[in-house]
Amino acid sequence: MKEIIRTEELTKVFGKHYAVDHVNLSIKKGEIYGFLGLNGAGKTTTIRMLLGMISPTKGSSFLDGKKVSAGNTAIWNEVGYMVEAPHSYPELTVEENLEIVRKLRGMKDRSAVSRIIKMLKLEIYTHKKAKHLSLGNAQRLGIAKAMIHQPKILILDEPTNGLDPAGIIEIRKLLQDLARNEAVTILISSHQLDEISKVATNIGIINNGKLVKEINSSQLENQLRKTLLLDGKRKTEMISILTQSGYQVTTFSEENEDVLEIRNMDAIQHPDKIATLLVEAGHPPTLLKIEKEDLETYFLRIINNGGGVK
Ligand SMILES: Nc1ncnc2c1ncn2[C@@H]1O[C@H](COP(=O)(O)OP(=O)(O)OP(=O)(O)O)[C@@H](O)[C@H]1O
Repeated sequence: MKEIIRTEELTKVFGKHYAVDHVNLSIKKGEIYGFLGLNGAGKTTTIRMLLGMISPTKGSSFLDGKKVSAGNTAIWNEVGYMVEAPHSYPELTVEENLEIVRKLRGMKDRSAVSRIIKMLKLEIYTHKKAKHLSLGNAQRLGIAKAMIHQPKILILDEPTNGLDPAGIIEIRKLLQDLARNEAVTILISSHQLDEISKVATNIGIINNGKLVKEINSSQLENQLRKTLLLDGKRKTEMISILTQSGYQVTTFSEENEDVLEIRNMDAIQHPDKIATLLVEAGHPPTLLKIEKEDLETYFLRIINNGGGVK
């Protein structure tokens, strides 16, 4: 599949601080790339460089094979973007704001405005001034402005900020439809893995300016750590029986109560073996459950490990 977004050793240093540190991205046609990081991780700075809004200290970016640089305007008809808060003219209506973008983009087709209003479900706000829009609808207007010219590349910085759950689902469907049916390549930044994992085909995690992990979202499930939690009346005896059988047991505090935890794959795949072992030794478990790490815990673990999955 053709590579549409590429960065090579992309780096931005502010003073002595590496906001973006030698980042290599390779995003293929029709992918939805979730660019994930905590506040200050370097997402917006990367996106600004990708869009040629600021120049890199080192490295370069390419959009559809063309190098991004201040003088290279050839690519802009192919790219739609929304970076940080969507700014619109507050005194102008939704329609007027979009009409300005249409003209600035030199688009002749006047129906583009009504088409995008419909697509983003902004019809009832057509004549409403931008300053009177809710945060979520202002965000929709921002996305509409980014997409009015039907770009082949869409770069959105935290596009679901301020949207309610129904709005988030709508935007998710819209992005999926664009990627699947129109082969639009989408880069979308976020700080929420659970949300991004629902829409992205690929995920890159950035921390302290470094790309610490890249994962295909279908592999994500397998990366989540599973543990077997156990409880019983005589924990010390249980630990000794399990340890003698080769299991590594640790104590784990859950809701102020200590429970036992086993991470061995054998125990996770066959919890019945553990139950039998303990019952036969006269210490039946009162709790035996497999717990799967949630996405946010996984995200924080990756960040704290600097990318290596342990
Ligand atoms: N113009 C600037 N001058 C100095 N430091 C900057 C500048 N822009 C960004 N930074 C710093 O670079 C780092 C990365 O910031 P960036 O805005 O890219 O992070 P982010 O991942 O987009 O975070 P957020 O989710 O909060 O928007 C931060 O430490 C930030 O303070």
